[in-house]
Amino acid sequence: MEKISVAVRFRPPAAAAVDPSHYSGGGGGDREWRVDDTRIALLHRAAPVPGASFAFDHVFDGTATNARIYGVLVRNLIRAAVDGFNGTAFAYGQTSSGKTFTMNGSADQPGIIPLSVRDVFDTAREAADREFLIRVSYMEIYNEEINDLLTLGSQKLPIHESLERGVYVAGLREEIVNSAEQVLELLELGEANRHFGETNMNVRSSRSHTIFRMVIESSAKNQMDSGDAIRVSVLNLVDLAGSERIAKTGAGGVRLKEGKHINKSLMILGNVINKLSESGKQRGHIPYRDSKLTRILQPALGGNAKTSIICTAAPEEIHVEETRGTLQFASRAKCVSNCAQVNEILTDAALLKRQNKEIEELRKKLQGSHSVVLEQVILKQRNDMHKSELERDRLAMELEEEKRLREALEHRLAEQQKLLDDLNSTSISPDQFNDFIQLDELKTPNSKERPNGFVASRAHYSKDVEFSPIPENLGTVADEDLWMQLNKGCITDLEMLEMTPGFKCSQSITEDKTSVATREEPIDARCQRLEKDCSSDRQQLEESKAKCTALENERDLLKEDNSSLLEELAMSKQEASRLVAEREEMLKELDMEKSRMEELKQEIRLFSQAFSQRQGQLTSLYTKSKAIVENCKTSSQVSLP
Ligand SMILES: Nc1ncnc2c1ncn2[C@@H]1O[C@H](COP(=O)(O)OP(=O)(O)OP(=O)(O)O)[C@@H](O)[C@H]1O
Repeated sequence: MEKISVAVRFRPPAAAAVDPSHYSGGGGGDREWRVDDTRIALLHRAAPVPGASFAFDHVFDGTATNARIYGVLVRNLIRAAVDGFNGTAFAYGQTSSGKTFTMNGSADQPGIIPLSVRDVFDTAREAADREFLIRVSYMEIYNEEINDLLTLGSQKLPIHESLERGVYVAGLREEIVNSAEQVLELLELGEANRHFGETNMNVRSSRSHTIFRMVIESSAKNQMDSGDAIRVSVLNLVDLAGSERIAKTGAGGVRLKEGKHINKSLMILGNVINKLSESGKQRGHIPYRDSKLTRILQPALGGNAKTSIICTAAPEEIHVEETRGTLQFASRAKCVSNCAQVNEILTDAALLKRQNKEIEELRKKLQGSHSVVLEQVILKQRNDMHKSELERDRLAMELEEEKRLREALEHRLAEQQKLLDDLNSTSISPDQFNDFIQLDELKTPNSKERPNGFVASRAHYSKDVEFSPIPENLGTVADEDLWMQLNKGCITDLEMLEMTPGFKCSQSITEDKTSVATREEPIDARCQRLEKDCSSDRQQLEESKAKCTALENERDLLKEDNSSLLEELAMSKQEASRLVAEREEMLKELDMEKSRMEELKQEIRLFSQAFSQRQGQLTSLYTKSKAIVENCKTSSQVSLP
């Protein structure tokens, strides 16, 4: 969306141009307009009048030239028109405010129209890669009827509307032109046919609205680049008739009728601008169809065009109210937005070519982007899954190992605990325990198992091997019975016994160093050691348990990961198959579209044939009717006396 460009131009105060008696108050009355850069304010005896201050993008005083106005307001419009945008420039203002001077100019100061014509050709020449076809037409709306200014006698042309051409004036001559000079000649011709009339306000007052139109068609020289697209833009350069007060113009008769039509159509233009300047919801119906002017200018007013309006104003005090009206119109117009876009026309072949290209691009995109991306996603997910499976296996192995370790530790701990329990349940003194261990070592293979059946104890027995109380002939066999025989049934302390010298008790007391060490370790120390072992084992067990729990947690997490990955993979697969189905569907649709296009093309061909046949018939009918009319005319003339 882009706002309409609006500028205000004050013409120099009229002195001798018209009868000065009609400017009662002249230029130097109580009220005057002050132009200050982009602001205009009405002053009454040098004091600002409330509600009569305006601001615009561009304000020009009486010293501004047409060339400057063209440069500021119209040049870009012309360049855009050559590039394919519709463009409209028009002058609006009361009678004698300088509209025609602005649009047509004078001999020494060419106006917007001649400057535009030259610029169109210059710009087209600069676009070396394009070929141009330019057509011009020139029409006027006089008393709400359209006349062709390039064809004498071509009057009251109708307005038609079609889907392809939009609103158009049927039967309007369109001249193909090759140079600015050719256009200026045609303009001269049109000017000669235009309705002017003398009023009290203007010796050469425009009595009609004129629309000079250039249709600019262009196509790329290298057709392959643009897909055969043809750009067609319409440039309207409009010189409106000026609003007038009948009392001031002193109009009567024909002038009065003209004035009424002019005022009415300008009022409708004002209504259209008012409506367009309102925000969307309040806007409602736009009365384009209420006048031929607004109907023809519809694209320029809130439609597909770039538009510039030059509001011309008279500085004299006598025109204060009209100037205020013009400035109010300008203020509203600057709120109107248009939506201009390049107009491209595609031939059937170009349309087909472009659609094929689009289909190909779509196909590539579908095949390329979606499936490749999906495949990559699936591959990545598979890799992730594989990695997590490996990790899971590794963790499972670690867990197994840890469990095995824990079992071994538990087993060891249980054994140690048992040993401790055994030790605790034994109610003997540490010394007795030592001796018990020593005697236990002395047991022969024949000795009976008698728990706690302890008969005698003797400390340091093994150290006094030379003085064993057991006779030599008894060999290495010793038991309690024999012991009892020897001691005649007396249980005695072995410390009291007399030792027998020279006796060797060799085999049974052969010891390894370890057992000696063990035997030598006091029971307290051993207990402590065992407890210590036990507690360190317990600690290890706790650690192992904690590790096990951590590993189990990790395994659970991995399991979760794995299942979510599996879910994702399933979803991706689903998505992939959905996309594939969608793609198939689209390809089918595209094929159908193609065949529909072929059918349409065929229909167009048939229609064109029928149309040209019908046209031929109509032309011959017309020629025949014309001949009949001519014959009738001649015969009636002949029969007249
Ligand atoms: N900027 C200007 N510089 C010099 N003369 C100007 C300027 N503007 C207008 N004039 C002169 O003022 C007179 C009236 O101007 P013009 O005919 O252009 O008014 P208009 O708005 O087209 O009037 P109408 O609506 O009656 O056709 C002309 O003689 C014109 O030469």
